[in-house]
Amino acid sequence: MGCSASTAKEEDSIAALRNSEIDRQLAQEKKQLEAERKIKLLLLGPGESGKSTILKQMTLIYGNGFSQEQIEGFRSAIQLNILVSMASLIKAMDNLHIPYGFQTPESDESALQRISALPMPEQLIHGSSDEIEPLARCDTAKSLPANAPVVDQQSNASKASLQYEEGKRTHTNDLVAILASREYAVKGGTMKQDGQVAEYARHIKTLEDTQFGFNLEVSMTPETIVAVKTLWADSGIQYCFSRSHEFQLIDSCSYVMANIDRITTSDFKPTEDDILNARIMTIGVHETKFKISNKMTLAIYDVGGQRSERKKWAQFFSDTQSIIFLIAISSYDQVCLEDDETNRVVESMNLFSSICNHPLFKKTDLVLFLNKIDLFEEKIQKRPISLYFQDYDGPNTLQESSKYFVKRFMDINKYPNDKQIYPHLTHATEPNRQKR
Ligand SMILES: Nc1nc2c(ncn2[C@@H]2O[C@H](COP(=O)(O)OP(=O)(O)OP(=O)(O)O)[C@@H](O)[C@H]2O)c(=O)[nH]1
Ligand SMILES: [Mg+2]
Repeated sequence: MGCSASTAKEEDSIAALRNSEIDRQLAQEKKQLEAERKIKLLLLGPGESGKSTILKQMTLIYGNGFSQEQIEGFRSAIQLNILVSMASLIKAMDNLHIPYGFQTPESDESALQRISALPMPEQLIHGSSDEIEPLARCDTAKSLPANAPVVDQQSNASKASLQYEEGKRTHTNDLVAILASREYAVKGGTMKQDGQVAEYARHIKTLEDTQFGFNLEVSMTPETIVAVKTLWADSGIQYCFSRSHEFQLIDSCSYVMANIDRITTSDFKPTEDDILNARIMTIGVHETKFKISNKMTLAIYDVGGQRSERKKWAQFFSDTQSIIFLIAISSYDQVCLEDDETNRVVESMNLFSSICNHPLFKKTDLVLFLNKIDLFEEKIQKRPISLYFQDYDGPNTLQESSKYFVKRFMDINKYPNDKQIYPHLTHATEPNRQKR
């Protein structure tokens, strides 16, 4: 009995072993099958490069659209974008020293005339403001070339500051900025300036909680909407907006301001354009699946691009078949949100290098989207890329300027024999671009 009982036990355990082996094999086969059927695509790139916008485009074109909950999220986000944009502009008015109602002079002569009619503020006489030097040479400023360095060629200290750092703008004699700053000194900042516009700015400031930001339900009143519209129409705010590359302002600002009446109605339903332009910073990594065929699923991973979010990326690196790396090519004249210092395109190049040359991706081809080409085209007319990247000496055309950046990114690839980079110039907010 004892003997037969032990045999039965042995048989049981052998059968159990066999079963678990079969289970293991089945699980492995299933995993393999799933892996074959699932194409994994990572959307990588720094913050605000347009990763989530590309995903939205794909959802509109290839997916089943957005859920009611998602649409509700976009609705709140785009309304919030109005308040956040205006709050950034108001803050920048004080940081850049621009008074409300500032009238941009028509010429350098008229700027100089207006400057000389103003009292010289104390701090400009005794302080260390950057304005002293160009003002001291006001009479000669007119004859200087547009991008002539402000620094005095004779002084050693000034010579040191001539040292070129890629991505840092070379100084220019900006008489308009000087004039604004002098008029600001006379009129006082947001908290002091007289008039309805400054009062509206103070109203917006009271709505923003320093810790929690804006509460839409409390903030979006008829009075607030009038305040934002009046501020946006102000010539000082418009001048400030023209200098938005000097501070942090979301790219959807002009879109939401242009559509403010529609966006703030009580029964507002976001359109496709609204959804593409709504700015929501991504936190974490989000998977979205698209069924390509009965046998194939495309799983797209949209990551948060801010520096603090990048630590979450590596766990998604294995089994990656494809990567789209995005950069905002229009951000060549802007600094990072994270440190207010590093040029955004320089940051993008460093990040691209760490992905492109990552040991896991040694043989993984990359698609490179040089995004926001619409904004890039506008900007290069006003601020040539050579102001920030001095080795560029080509014409200020879209074709040549973008070619320069394409080459800079292509040159980062350390394994050109093992992998390809496929660059594309993109405009992710362009409606239904890929449907055409
Ligand atoms: N004008 C213009 N705006 C764009 C373009 N692509 C994206 N945007 C806008 O840029 C902002 C940032 O885009 P997102 O898609 O949120 O950027 P992201 O890379 O996902 O940013 P993180 O989530 O912070 O990593 C949004 O307001 C978009 O509407 C473009 O090609 N042109
Ligand atoms: Mg995102």
